[in-house]
Amino acid sequence: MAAPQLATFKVPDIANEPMVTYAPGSPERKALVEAIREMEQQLPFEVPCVVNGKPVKTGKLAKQPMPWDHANHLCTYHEADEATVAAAIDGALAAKADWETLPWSDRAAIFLKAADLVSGKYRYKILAATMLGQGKNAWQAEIDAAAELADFLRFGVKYVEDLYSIQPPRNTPGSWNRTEYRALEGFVFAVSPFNFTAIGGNLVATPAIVGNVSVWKPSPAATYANYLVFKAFEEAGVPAGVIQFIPGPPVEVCAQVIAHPSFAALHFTGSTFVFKQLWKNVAANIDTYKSYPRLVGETGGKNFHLIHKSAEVKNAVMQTVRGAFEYQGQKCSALSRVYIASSLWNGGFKEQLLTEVAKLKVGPPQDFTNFIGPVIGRPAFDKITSYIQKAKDAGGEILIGGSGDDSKGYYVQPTVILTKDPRSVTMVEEIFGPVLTIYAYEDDDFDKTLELVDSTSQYGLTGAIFASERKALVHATNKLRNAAGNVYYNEKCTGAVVGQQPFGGARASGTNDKAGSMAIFYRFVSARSIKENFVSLEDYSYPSNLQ
Ligand SMILES: NC(=O)c1ccc[n+]([C@@H]2O[C@H](COP(=O)([O-])OP(=O)(O)OC[C@H]3O[C@@H](n4cnc5c(N)ncnc54)[C@H](O)[C@@H]3O)[C@@H](O)[C@H]2O)c1
Ligand SMILES: N[C@@H](CCC=O)C(=O)O
Repeated sequence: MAAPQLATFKVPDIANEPMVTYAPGSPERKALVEAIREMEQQLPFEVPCVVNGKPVKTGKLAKQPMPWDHANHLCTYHEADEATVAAAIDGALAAKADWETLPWSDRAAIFLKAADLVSGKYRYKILAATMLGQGKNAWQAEIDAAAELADFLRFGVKYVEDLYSIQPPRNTPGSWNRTEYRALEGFVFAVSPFNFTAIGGNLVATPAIVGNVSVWKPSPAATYANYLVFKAFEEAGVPAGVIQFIPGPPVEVCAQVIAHPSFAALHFTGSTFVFKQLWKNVAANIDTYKSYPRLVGETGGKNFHLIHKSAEVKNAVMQTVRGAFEYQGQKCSALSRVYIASSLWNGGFKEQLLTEVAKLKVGPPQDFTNFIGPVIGRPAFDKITSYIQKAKDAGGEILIGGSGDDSKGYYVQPTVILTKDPRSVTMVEEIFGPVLTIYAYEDDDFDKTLELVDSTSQYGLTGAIFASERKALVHATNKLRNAAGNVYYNEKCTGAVVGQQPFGGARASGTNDKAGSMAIFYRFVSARSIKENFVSLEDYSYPSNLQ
């Protein structure tokens, strides 16, 4: 029998996790350096699958190499085999009834505690794993693995409190209407990307906060950091079986999980290609399922800066450098195409941009002075350098960068390409690396350029408009209504903050369910309307039936 609920509890006030700076001499820098040193001494780690709270060592081993030192690996992990995947699903379904009937305040408390663990006890360890394993520098690791993850959890709890309080506005006399936000019938399948440790945590926490159970397949390239997040969730009190951790061969694991009759939702973040593939798998299995599965996916982008002739040059330059090159351009939101008024391009923007890009220091993440680290792995390195070649072949002018060095780590120099063809390949396709293509338009062609921005790529994730003329901002905003799910004015197109800019794009960029907002929780509940009658019926007939 569920515990009695003897009050309407309110969750504590929520604020964004304060971000520390890691400036030289700061205590946080010292703590992080120490955590990295310890991790380097102890690696490689061994990561099991975790099913029903128990480690499962399948003996089928895979490695997570370190992108800045690819001869060595951060961890060896046990890949889930068919029996492990089946046990994970069965165990999750068995854990469901207790989890969804746990009083809401207890579920909330578990995730508030998880937030404190990831931003406290586990902070530097998870940051160190994100730096060594995914090649982020200290600041990029901080805004992801500490701040965004804690924010997802705390704001998630607050949004669900608000969601649960949304009740039917009317009751006819003698009755009471209620809405209950049931967890989905079945289990949720979370498939997470390499580039944000926080996203892995959020893909399982969001459904769990509203009472779902999930099976989590992390990215092979983020296994260790995501395992630490999983451990923090366990320590916070997420019961065994509620989140099953099953790294494994992506195609096989996904095919098996998606074919299960109790598959109730996919919570995916990654490339557009893979999301579409999984969607097709779901469609092929549609007759198998008990319910129509919810498909929630945030995917690729081809994000833009549109710089109007009235923009302030220095700000646009600095925002462009950050937007394009932070985390080596490996954010879904990363800037990769710039449309700039010729008068600004020739009037200082070009020189300032190239001067700043030339200063960007490239190297391993443990050296805090490096702005740019390695790209995630061999396929990424090959893909990015081949795009640079394609741009050259198409007549693009490499203004700076253009080379790579994969001898020890996978380094690509920050690259700026000038194109005369606004529909050339690097203006169109997602590259996911430190490569920026510029198209300078005639100042008077602003309208034509808006049309180009809108129609050049299949994506609709992020974009920024730089202008000091309000009329230009308003006009561009209207014309580009569907070109980006997150739009910024005079600010780079990356860096959305939970609780401030709910995140997600449409078109080929995803289902736009807005991670970090109340909206996403609707996708993981199936509401039940309850009407209770207080007044007994004396006669079935209506006045209209009377003679
Ligand atoms: N829109 C967003 O919020 C957002 C956020 C982060 C990343 N992304 C996108 O993610 C991509 C980068 O991440 P990634 O390289 O990890 O993406 P990815 O698509 O290669 O991998 C994502 C997940 O899918 C799995 N996977 C890969 N191939 C698969 C297959 N054939 N079948 C089944 N599963 C498969 C991976 O193991 C991983 O867990 C970029 O396209 C980026 O734009 C989007
Ligand atoms: N939400 C992050 C991007 C996440 C995708 O990789 C941003 O806004 O920069």
